[in-house]
Amino acid sequence: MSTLLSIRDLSVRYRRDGAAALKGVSVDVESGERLAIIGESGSGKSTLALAVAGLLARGAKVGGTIEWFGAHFQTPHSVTPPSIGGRDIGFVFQDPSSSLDPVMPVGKQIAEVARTHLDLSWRDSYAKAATLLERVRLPDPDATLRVYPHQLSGGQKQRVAIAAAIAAGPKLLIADEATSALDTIVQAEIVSLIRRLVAEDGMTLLFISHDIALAATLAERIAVLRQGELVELGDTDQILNAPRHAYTRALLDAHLGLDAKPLLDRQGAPA
Ligand SMILES: Nc1ncnc2c1ncn2[C@@H]1O[C@H](COP(=O)(O)OP(=O)(O)OP(=O)(O)O)[C@@H](O)[C@H]1O
Ligand code: NI
Repeated sequence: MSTLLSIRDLSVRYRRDGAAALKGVSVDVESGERLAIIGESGSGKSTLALAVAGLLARGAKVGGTIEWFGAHFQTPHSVTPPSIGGRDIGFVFQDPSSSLDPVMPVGKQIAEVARTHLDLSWRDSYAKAATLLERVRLPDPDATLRVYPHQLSGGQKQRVAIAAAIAAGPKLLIADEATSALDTIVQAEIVSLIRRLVAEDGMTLLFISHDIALAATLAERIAVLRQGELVELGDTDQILNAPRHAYTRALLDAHLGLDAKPLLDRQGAPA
C-alpha cells in the first residue's frame, strides 16, 4: 500500500494564548484505507480533519507538516494541498443543513461541484448530478435534482451532501461526525452508504467519530485522540480487543457500560 497523506508533528493553536488543540500528531494515511479518528468532544478530531483539508480558520497557528501524495500534485506536495474543497478531498460535515445552500436546488449544488472541478458543461454536470443522486439511493433522481434542501429529511440531506462531496471524484473522503445528528437507523444507513461509495470509487476514508463502536464497524484502523494528542493507533481488532492505552480502555468501558452487547467477541468477529 502506498501512502496518500503523511502527517508529521502536527500542532494547531487557535489562539496565541490558548491551549494547543493538536500537539505533535503524526500519522500516515494509506491509500485506500478506512481510518477512524476517535476521541471525546474537544480532543481535536475536527481540528485534524480541517487541517488535512486546508480548512482551518485563518488565524490558527499550524506547526509540523502535512504531505499529500495525491495524483493532482507534484509529489510530494507539502503543507496543505491547494485545490482542496472539492477536487482531491471531499468533506462531509455533521450538519448537512450547514453545508447545503438553502435557496439552491440540490441538483445545482451537486452539478456546480462537478462543473467547477471537472470542467464539465452544465448539461454534463447535471447528468452527473442525477447519476450521483441515484448512487446515494435517493428516489427519483431527476425530480430530486429540482428540490430544495428543506424538502428533504435529515438523512436525505446528508445523502445529498455526500453526493456533492464525491462529485469531483476525490481521492480522500473525510466524514466528520457525518452521522451524529441522525437517529440510529438512519445513522446505520449512512454508514453503509459511505462504505459502499468508498469501495466503489476506491477512495481513502477518514471517518471522524466520538463513537468507538460506530467507528469500529467501518474502519480498518483506529486513531485515538485525547486532549490534542494521539494516544493510540492500531488495527481495529487490536484497539477493541487489546487496547494498549488506559484512555482507549476507558472509551471502550464507557461504551460497554451503555450497551450490554459486546462490540466484538474475543476472536474479533463482529458480535
Ligand atoms: N475555531 C476555533 N477557535 C478557537 N478554539 C477552537 C476552535 N475550534 C476548536 N477549538 C478548540 O480546539 C479544541 C479541539 O476542538 P475540536 O473541535 O477539534 O475537537 P473535536 O474532537 O472535534 O470535538 P467535538 O467532538 O465536540 O466535535 C477544543 O478545545 C476547542 O474548544
Ligand atoms: Ni468535531
